Amino acid sequence: MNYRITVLPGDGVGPEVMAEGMKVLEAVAKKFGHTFKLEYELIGAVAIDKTDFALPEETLKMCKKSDAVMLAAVGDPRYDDPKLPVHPEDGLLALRKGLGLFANIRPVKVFDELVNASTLKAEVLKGTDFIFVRELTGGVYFAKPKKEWLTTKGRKATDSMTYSEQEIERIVRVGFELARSRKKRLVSVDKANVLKSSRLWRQVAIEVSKDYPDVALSHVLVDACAMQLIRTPTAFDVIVTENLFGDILTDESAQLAGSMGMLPSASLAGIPQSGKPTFGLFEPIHGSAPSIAGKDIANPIATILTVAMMLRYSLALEKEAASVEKAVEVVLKQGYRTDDIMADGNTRVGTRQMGDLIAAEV
Ligand SMILES: NC(=O)c1ccc[n+]([C@@H]2O[C@H](COP(=O)([O-])OP(=O)(O)OC[C@H]3O[C@@H](n4cnc5c(N)ncnc54)[C@H](O)[C@@H]3O)[C@@H](O)[C@H]2O)c1
Ligand SMILES: CC(C)[C@H](C(=O)O)[C@@H](O)C(=O)O
Ligand SMILES: [Mg+2]
Repeated sequence: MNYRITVLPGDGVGPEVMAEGMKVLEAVAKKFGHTFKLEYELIGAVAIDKTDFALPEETLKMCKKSDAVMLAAVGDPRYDDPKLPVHPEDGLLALRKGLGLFANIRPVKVFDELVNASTLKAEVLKGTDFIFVRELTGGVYFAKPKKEWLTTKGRKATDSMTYSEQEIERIVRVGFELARSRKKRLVSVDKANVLKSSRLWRQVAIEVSKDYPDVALSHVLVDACAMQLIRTPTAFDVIVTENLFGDILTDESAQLAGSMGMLPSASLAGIPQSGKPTFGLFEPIHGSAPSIAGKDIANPIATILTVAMMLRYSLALEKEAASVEKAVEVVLKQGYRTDDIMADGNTRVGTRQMGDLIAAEV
């Protein structure tokens, strides 16, 4: 089959890890007889440099015409100054919003081979395999108003957390559907002991649960969740939460998997259904990691696993997705590691070599 993919390498380590992701996609094309037509576009700091916009119109248009979109990372210290009118991250937020991608699926799987790569104890980590469902187009990220102003007593700024019941319902449903296809346990994370928006979140989650009597719903406060994630990560199956909580808790969870360079994600416009394509943007959860950019040391596995998620969710190519995931596992079993996940007895490889090794196993 022929597929059209928009590729957004972005900034920092983005182009390096994306090159390895595309290498692996090419191996999939060869093995399974597909054609992936790749259209490279700008986003983030590289887009601001060339066009003054973090998300040029051309990029959004191309994404809308594609079967799926791959993005590596945005962000550049040159644009960190809060006084600047535009930041690279604005491009990613505008893309998620512009494509209606409200459901961000972030699987957290600890490979047996990597239980010694984390700062946490191997016996705590072994068997960890859960999925975060992060709401992606609401909450404080898209607050209205979102502004800074001057008062007689000094400066003030606001971004308030607002959620409508419709926004909560659609993301909670994604959580229930995923839980139904797994161990049938859904944890809804909120801060209902303090926040009004969380109280509504909890009420709606309970209302939606009536449609899923086969799934056990429980509620955990976000601070307690942060603690439980590192105490007993194996207790979780599917976790659904709002945008900012999900952002924070998934970086924490990356450390369970050994590194930020290990976690993939899918940002979808609907509930994923087995065998049916759901349009999406596929992005590792990590950022542009500027301090390691250009050194051939970034871990490309998050991006390669993200390619697998794209094959599964947007192209409905399950066999192909599984072969990429298997290839990652095989190479980890052989003991090859990038810097971030090195342990005693492993063989250190660079970004490109890791990509070569995985592509060869597809
Ligand atoms: N989705 C995205 O595009 C995205 C996500 C997070 C942060 N950012 C942006 O990236 C920039 C840097 O942010 P940050 O430092 O907070 O987060 P980061 O994820 O870029 O880096 C956090 C830590 O993880 C390491 N790391 C990240 N990716 C890695 C990889 N593939 N292999 C090995 N190590 C890796 C980094 O070296 C650093 O130590 C900022 O501009 C931020 O806004 C973008
Ligand atoms: C870069 C930033 C806008 C983004 C987010 O906060 O969603 C990132 O941290 C992520 O997790 O994808
Ligand atoms: Mg983040």
